[in-house]
Amino acid sequence: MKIILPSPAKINLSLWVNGKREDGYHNILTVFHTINLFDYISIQRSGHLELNVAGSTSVPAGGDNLIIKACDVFYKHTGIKPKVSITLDKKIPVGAGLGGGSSNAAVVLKGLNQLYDFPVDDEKLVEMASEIGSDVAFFIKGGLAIGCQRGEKLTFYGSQNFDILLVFPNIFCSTAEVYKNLPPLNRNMEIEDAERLILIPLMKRDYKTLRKNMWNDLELSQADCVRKVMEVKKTIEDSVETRVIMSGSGSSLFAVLDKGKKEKIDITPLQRKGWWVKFLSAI
Ligand SMILES: C[C@](O)(CO)[C@H](O)COP(=O)(O)OP(=O)(O)OC[C@H]1O[C@@H](n2ccc(N)nc2=O)[C@H](O)[C@@H]1O
Ligand SMILES: Nc1ncnc2c1ncn2[C@@H]1O[C@H](COP(=O)(O)OP(=O)(O)OP(=O)(O)O)[C@@H](O)[C@H]1O
Repeated sequence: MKIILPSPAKINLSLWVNGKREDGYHNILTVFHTINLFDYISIQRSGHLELNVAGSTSVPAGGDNLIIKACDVFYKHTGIKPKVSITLDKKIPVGAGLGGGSSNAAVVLKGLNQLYDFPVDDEKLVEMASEIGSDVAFFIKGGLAIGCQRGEKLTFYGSQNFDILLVFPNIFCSTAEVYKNLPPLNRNMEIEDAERLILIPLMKRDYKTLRKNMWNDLELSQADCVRKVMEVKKTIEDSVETRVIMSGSGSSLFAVLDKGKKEKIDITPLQRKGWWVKFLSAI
């Protein structure tokens, strides 16, 4: 039996850093939303575990791939050694702040659970996902969610539908590097603040207020890649005359668009720079 699963990307509508933790991670408050940009993952029973990657040369196919890490975590918690052949068709830009690898890991956990007749429930899947990375737990359910602690403690709010302009400027951002080069930050942002600033304007479709309130503390990082992204951000804002912010640890940048706005935006000046430019939607 072969299953083919879509693996969506995400954007961070906001991200505040509340402070550094003893374990070297940062306590953050972030608002996630999945978008209609997908990798495709096929999984079928086989004599042994193998992974083939198509569509990208910058994604490892061995033990460093988050898909293999997901298989290891599945075995650790269920005692079932996955004997599957997995093919990853990579479409999501890598190192782009879009959670591609995290999404793949979550989707493979769900796919293995389905192939092996559901040995664990969703709650256990979220726990297993949190062991793989800070963004992975979000992708077990997706849609609109607020994440706190490392980003793995989640509150889900269904999903909203809005248009975005997404630009990937072909800059690789290492998440660890971006966090390592942050200035000291000690905010006290709570879930209620994210609901007031982001979720309520979003649900009311008050995108003007939403754009005003959106924020990403990782734009303050002095990592080289972020300084380059900030130059790109200025170029995009001048070109499309609307607020743009970096997604996650970058390098992607996006704008939330009013309905009907995308028909009025000429993206050719941005495409001429060799950047990956797409009109997409939240899902
Ligand atoms: C930037 C975001 O993508 C926003 O959604 C996440 O915070 C990062 O999630 P992720 O890519 O799954 O990150 P992980 O693979 O868990 O961690 C990579 C590295 O980023 C840093 N890291 C990550 C998450 C976090 N809350 N604090 C951190 O300091 C740590 O140095 C960690 O070793
Ligand atoms: N299945 C995978 N897909 C993409 N990247 C992977 C995968 N497995 C491991 N990686 C590695 O993870 C790193 C970046 O992954 P990813 O594309 O998720 O970054 P990102 O979009 O910035 O994610 P995030 O928003 O969580 O920081 C790269 O170094 C990449 O080689």
